[in-house]
Amino acid sequence: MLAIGVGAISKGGGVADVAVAAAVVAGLGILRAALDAVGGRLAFRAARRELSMHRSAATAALAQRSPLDSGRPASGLAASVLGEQAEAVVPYLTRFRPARMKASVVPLAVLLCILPISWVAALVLAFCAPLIPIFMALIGWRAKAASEQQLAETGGINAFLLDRLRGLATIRALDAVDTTALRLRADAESLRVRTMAVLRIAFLSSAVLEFFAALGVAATAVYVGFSLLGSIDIGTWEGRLTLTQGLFILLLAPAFFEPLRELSVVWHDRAAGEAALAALKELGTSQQTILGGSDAKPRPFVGPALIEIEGLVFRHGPERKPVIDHFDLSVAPGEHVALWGASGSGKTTILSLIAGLARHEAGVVRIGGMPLRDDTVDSLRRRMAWIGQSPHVFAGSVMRNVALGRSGIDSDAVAGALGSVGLDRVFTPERVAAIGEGGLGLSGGEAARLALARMMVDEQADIILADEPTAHLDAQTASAITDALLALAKGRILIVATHDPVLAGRLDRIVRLDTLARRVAA
Ligand SMILES: Nc1ncnc2c1ncn2[C@@H]1O[C@H](COP(=O)(O)OP(=O)(O)OP(=O)(O)O)[C@@H](O)[C@H]1O
Repeated sequence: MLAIGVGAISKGGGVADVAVAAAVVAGLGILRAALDAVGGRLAFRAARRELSMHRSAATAALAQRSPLDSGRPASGLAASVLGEQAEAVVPYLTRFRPARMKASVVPLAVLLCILPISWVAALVLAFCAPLIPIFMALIGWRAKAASEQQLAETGGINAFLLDRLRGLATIRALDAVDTTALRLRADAESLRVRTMAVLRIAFLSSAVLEFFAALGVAATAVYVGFSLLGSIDIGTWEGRLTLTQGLFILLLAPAFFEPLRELSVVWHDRAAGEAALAALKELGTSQQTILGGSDAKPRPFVGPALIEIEGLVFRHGPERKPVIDHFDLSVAPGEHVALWGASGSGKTTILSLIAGLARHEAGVVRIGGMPLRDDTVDSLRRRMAWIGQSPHVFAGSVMRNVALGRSGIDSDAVAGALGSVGLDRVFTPERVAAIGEGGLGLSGGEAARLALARMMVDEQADIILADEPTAHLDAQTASAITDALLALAKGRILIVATHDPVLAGRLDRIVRLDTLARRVAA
């Protein structure tokens, strides 16, 4: 419309001719701005929705990874990928994807508008355009690799930092503060180098695009200029180029390169976004997953708790020797059993397999007559309670630490459980909110009692799996924990992995794990 307006002026047209063209240009400009604003908002909302979907899928997949999977990502790395790096997906979806679509449609449309007027102008633009994506793709490969290295470096430094912060007391005690600080400085320097590499590539891709875009517009302008001056009269389908046609081509030439320029501005979003999506996917990629999590409807578990294990085989990887090799065990309802064996004989592994925290290779685990499978494990797990070797104590109130968000557990139940394990003297009303991160402020024995209180409030559980509940405790505290555990386990199945002869001696039966054949000896 601008070209038509200017053409009309050059032919001595009146104000009315120019006014119509100006009004249409203004109207289209306003419409474009409004559509851009609405489109941007919609794209942002859709991108946030998609990011939430990716995050929850990655979190769910991460939760499905077995605790026996030694390839589980460090907590700091997982937190960094899920929290910080995943945000790179939003610019990728809101800026790069629309820009890529624009870059594949708009130049073609511009070319189709110019072609009927001048085939030479169309040819010049069509020649310059492919050079841009070719060079951008070449640079893009480097950008993606650099971006992935930067993400890995960020995740690594986060994991290192979190790990060392957790172990600060140990680092201080071993006088390793300087070494740790040096390593952190080296990591930070390496991250700086990788970030600069990504930025360098981003600047390079912009420079390449600007160069070819300027070349294309300049070549078109030279052709149009000489045509209008009458020095060139080829390139049109008929006659010579008019002022309106020449102006039309000149105004459209930058619009031809505009989407490609936009694409180059957001080019590094692609590298960061794709690297973040790959990192999210990687979080949940594991060979060792826990049972369950399938879409199958959980089958209710109604039978009496009776555990039968036949021919159980488990190994940590296809190339590794079995840790558990044809293991058999039968535990009657209400029976208390100690799993006894040398360190590394597979006690924790057996407890994990009973709880479905890893997939066994062969054999069967039946609980109440129901085989442990993906579709049964959820309801079977509801009847189990677990005390790990080092129960995690969360920073926060005792109430929340004991209830753990489970429904139907009120403060009376928590107070009752604390009383039963002898913690009511520790958690007086004045000390109630004093638990720090990782159980800071609690002794080892108090943390073990807290773990017992967590089980005690779960009345559904009639199978208790305990992994060395008295480890690292003095004889007196161990004896108190044993008393509390046995009182809690009355009438329920209790399977304890232990090295503690006093605890094992107080149970109904000791199952010895033969480290050579991994068979039950007694
Ligand atoms: N994630 C893992 N990846 C590879 N091997 C593992 C993994 N976890 C344990 N193992 C190996 O499996 C074997 C059994 O380990 P498990 O923890 O079950 O033994 P345990 O009898 O409970 O030992 P402890 O009494 O010292 O706790 C050990 O040889 C151990 O090295």
